[in-house]
Amino acid sequence: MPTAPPPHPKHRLRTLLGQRSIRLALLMALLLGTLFAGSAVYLARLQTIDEYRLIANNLAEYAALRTQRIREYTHDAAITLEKNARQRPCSASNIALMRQLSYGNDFVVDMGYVENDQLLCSAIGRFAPGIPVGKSNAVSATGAELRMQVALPFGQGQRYLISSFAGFSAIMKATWSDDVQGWLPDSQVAIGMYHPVANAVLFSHGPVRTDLLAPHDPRPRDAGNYIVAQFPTDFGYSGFAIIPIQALQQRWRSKAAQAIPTGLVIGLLLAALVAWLTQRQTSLPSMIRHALHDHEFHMVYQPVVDLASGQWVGMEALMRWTRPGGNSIAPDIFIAAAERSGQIRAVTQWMLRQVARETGPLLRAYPGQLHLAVNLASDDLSDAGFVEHWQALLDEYQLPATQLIGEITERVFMDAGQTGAQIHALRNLGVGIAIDDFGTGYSSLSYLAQMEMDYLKIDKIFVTPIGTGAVTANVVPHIVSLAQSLNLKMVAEGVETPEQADWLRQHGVQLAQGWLFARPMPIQAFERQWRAQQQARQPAAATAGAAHSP
Ligand SMILES: Nc1nc2c(ncn2[C@@H]2O[C@H](COP(=O)(O)O[C@H]3[C@@H](O)[C@H](n4cnc5c(=O)[nH]c(N)nc54)O[C@@H]3COP(=O)(O)O)[C@@H](O)[C@H]2O)c(=O)[nH]1
Repeated sequence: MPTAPPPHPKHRLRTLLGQRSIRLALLMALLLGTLFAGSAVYLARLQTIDEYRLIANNLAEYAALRTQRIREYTHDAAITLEKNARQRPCSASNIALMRQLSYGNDFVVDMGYVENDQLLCSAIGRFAPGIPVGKSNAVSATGAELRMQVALPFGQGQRYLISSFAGFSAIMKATWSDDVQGWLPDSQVAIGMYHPVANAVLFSHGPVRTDLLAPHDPRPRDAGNYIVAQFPTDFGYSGFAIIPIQALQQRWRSKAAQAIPTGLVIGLLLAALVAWLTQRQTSLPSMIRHALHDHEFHMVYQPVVDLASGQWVGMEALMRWTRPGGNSIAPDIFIAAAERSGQIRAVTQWMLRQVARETGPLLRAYPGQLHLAVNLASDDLSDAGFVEHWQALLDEYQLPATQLIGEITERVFMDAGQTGAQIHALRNLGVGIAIDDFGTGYSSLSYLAQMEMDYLKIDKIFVTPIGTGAVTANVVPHIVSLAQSLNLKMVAEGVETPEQADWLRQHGVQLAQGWLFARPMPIQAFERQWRAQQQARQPAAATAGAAHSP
């Protein structure tokens, strides 16, 4: 009979599931957290490099545009000087114009006139002899000459770029001044203008690695520990920017520092999700669903003994669940879980079919001598199709309904209207009804009187104290007299000692089950012992009745 569920197995199972989920969640949190934090650092680095590739590209473009502007200015200035010269390039008026053209300009430091590789005059005045400026490094298609890295006496160690058109020249510092600095994300970044034919740098700012520059490669690229971008112009030079990866480290580290906590939080959330899903997967309702599908349940049968004769007269079908690993889950736990999760109907349906298949031959062979009791839950009886299903099963397995007993618990009384009708219908089929775990639930005498019943099962908690002097032992006589007054047959449960059996017999209890007589066993064992008993009692009849071989 359903006694109060023993706490230990349930507790053990919950603890087992709980610990497993917690361990799994912690492991997942650690793994996912590390994975996300690692990915966050890695992504922060990639993102920073990508960002800096774009910055490099923009800087290279800026260098090209700036040079374009210089080029246009110096070309126009040279034309102006040429027009004004009237065969006298170093005339006073031209020198004055040179002064005017170089004054206030942020990149041209001086204007002058070059002939035979000598600077003959500039905004400063005439030079006699002229200042040598060296051979031109490159000549453009339009005839513009370029002299790079030129040292001039008034330059105080500076190097200059001289761009000349028809000798009229713009003199510029080869290093870009500090105004560029404001544009750069780091002091390690180099920016400038590259002349691919001369393989030389025209202007630059920052530490330039000329070996990293290629003649024409407009794509930003990674060259060892540098990001290099070049922006080609239609006049053949290219603006460039070189960013050492080292310069990014500070930035991506701070990005990673922001990303790590986010990564950890996401990792933890994912771990919680995984743990929740795992918990769901390993939850009892989910396990029961799989157990039904994978045939993990089986039935055992506990003999019901006639106390007067000591003979077996019936059996109670009890369900067992052995998990694939060999662990068992106690019926108190999985039946309660199936009831809570609304799976009890499916469990009962499985149980009824299994029981009909296993016990059908024996019941048919011993009509009127052997009964079978099955446990029903309150949900089963509130299922409108339950009695029809039962009838169909009886027909399919040709089971005599009169040999069957449905054990219902006191909880069924909670919905007396619906269940009363079902109980009535079952009794009409010939099925006997027993009230199980009597005295442990919500029994009310008025319900008991209303319900159509045949048996009352005295729960183990009232049987155990018999003969011990415990106060609860005094309850049994009352249950017995109640059952007698309602004309119910009694089955005592959990009989473990001969003293209990004697007391029950002497007080008019007709039937009993318990370890004193036999523990629940598989149908084959039950049938073997049953036949042996029959043989001992009526050898001839038993031979005739041995219709079912295990
Ligand atoms: N709805 C369904 N409920 C079922 C089904 N199968 C079992 N159950 C219910 O689970 C509860 C526990 O059952 P179980 O662990 O099988 O325990 C039964 C007996 O094995 C046990 N028993 C019998 N004799 C003794 C004894 O001498 N000592 C002792 N300590 N235990 C004994 O008692 C339980 C009897 O069950 P019941 O008669 O049903 O009360 C229990 O509530 C079952 O009802 C199922 O298929 N469907």
